[in-house]
Amino acid sequence: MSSHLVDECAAPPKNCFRLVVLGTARVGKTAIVSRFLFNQYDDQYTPTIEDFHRKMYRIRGEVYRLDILDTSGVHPFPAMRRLSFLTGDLFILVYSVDNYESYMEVMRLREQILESKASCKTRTAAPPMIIAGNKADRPESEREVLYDEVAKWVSTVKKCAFLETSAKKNGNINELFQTLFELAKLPPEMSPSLHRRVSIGDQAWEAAKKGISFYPRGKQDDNPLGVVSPHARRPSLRSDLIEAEAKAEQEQRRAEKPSIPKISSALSPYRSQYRSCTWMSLLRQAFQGLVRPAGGQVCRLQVQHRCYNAPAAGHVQVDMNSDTGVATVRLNRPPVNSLNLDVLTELSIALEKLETDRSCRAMVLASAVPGIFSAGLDIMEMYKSTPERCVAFWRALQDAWLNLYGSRLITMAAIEGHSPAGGCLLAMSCDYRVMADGKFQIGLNETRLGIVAPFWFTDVMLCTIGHRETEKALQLGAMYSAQQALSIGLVDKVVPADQVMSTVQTELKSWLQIPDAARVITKTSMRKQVLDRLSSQKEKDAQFFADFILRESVQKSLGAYIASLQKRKS
Ligand SMILES: CC/C=C\CCC/C=C/C(=O)SCCNC(=O)CCNC(=O)[C@H](O)C(C)(C)COP(=O)(O)OP(=O)(O)OC[C@H]1O[C@@H](n2cnc3c(N)ncnc32)[C@H](O)[C@@H]1OP(=O)(O)O
Repeated sequence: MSSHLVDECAAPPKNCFRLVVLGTARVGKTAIVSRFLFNQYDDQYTPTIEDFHRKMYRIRGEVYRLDILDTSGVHPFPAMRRLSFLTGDLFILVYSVDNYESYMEVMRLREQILESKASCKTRTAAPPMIIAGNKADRPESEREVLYDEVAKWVSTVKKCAFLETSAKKNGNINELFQTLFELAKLPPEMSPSLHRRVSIGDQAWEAAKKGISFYPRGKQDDNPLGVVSPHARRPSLRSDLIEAEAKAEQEQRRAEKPSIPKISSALSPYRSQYRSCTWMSLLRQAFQGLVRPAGGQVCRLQVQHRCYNAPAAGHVQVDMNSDTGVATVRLNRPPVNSLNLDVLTELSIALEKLETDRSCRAMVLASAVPGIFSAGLDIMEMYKSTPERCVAFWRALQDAWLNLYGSRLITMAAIEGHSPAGGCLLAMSCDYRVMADGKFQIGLNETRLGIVAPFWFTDVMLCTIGHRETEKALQLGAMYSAQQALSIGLVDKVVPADQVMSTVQTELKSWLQIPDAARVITKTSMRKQVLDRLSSQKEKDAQFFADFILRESVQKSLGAYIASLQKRKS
């Protein structure tokens, strides 16, 4: 029987839910999911990158769908993690009772989920969550997290419950899900003990799939049923869009806010640029091939080796040449490739995917928009925004930059157009820069906008052109022609515009001759200090950005700068 048929038994959008399981590595997230789905426990530890499961239910005549995202406990994939926050309807946050740090991470995760949800103006309510203190079977002498401490904390937070569990001994696993489903107002029968587990060939399930009647003729079987899809894969982008749209419409109706613009136009990034709906385009990115089915019940993340091209609406196009091991990443957000939350998230994901692709050795960062590399950060993300949105935006920038600057790949910037501010940062963060000769300019011009280049922008420039030039460049907000940039070492080569790409390819040949391991160790040791400086204070930096950018005086400067851009145009 073809396994995809399980999906033909479609659940209406209102009955589709995504459960996200989060927590640090080795706390037992996968073990909990495995107990829930298959009542199995595997003593072997295999780190998870991201697993996707689907369980379908037939309960009181209705079909329900539960998608489960079992996330990575380590954080080399921050964009994927943030997307899991945004797309989750309900959450299990897991810590291990013998590891206090893992409990601290649970508290941080809860905050981050709430902040992510708050940054999406269409979804502000706290999602249902349950905290699982796993490995409760461990001897008391190994315990680092006291039950009472967690219970006390959880009693102060909204829509949150807490249980200690043991995936190994099957302790409280059923109760964990039951409590969560109760909190989320989902049918209690979704809990393992309250439905009959069936397989796809089951007669009752087959009947349901055909849509005629769930009950085999002549037999009254009203037991709730649950079936795990053996080859579950993330839904297509299109079906997710449709589903999320339907769900949001429903939420909106429930909230009875008729003054809000029609949700269908507001939600679709294909049809509207409505700002409050960025979460929808983040959702879209979440399904651009992040996870591919790998057979069996578990879908380990696999990386496509040939082409990562995003759909037409994607802001970041990736072409992977498997023969050469060189990927070309093109920014594609006309008119000027300004970097908003969506672009930065897409860029992060693209970089994360390439990073994990063993066949990829080098990456060329370029633009799909003629005459522009990138106009830097989208000024509209910084103007008249909210603190939550500012923090989310800044985190996305931090992640994209950490991925690029810290990449193991050979990275080359093909600068075929203007490259101010954030555009210059991206270019400087590559290992080598080739710029088109002519009218185009590059530089960190922040002071001209009445803003200050953050310390990590400054660090990168210092590493590129040295202290004296950086001091001048930053104070003046200097924009350099290609030739000037070459003379101060801001770019490595200047060629006619139509030769930028071929020059990059030629240069790459010599870089590719160097053994990767030696080159990567060298690169990492050179960049570590700068990377660590931001990594160690990401949250503080994000908060500082939000506070600074929303100051009245800074907003006034930004407003004047936007007006000057418009005036210059007219
Ligand atoms: C504690 C730390 C605090 C703060 C740190 C913040 C760090 C900030 C980093 C940044 O990156 S800030 C962004 C700086 N970028 C700029 O100053 C670039 C401004 N743009 C230009 O100079 C030009 O647009 C150009 C890039 C040279 C391209 O010129 P061109 O003539 O080709 O296009 P035009 O000017 O007509 O622009 C088309 C269109 O795009 C809008 N635009 C341009 N840049 C941006 C931008 N960065 N963000 C948002 N929108 C931008 C421009 O207004 C036009 O819009 P319109 O068609 O609606 O008029």
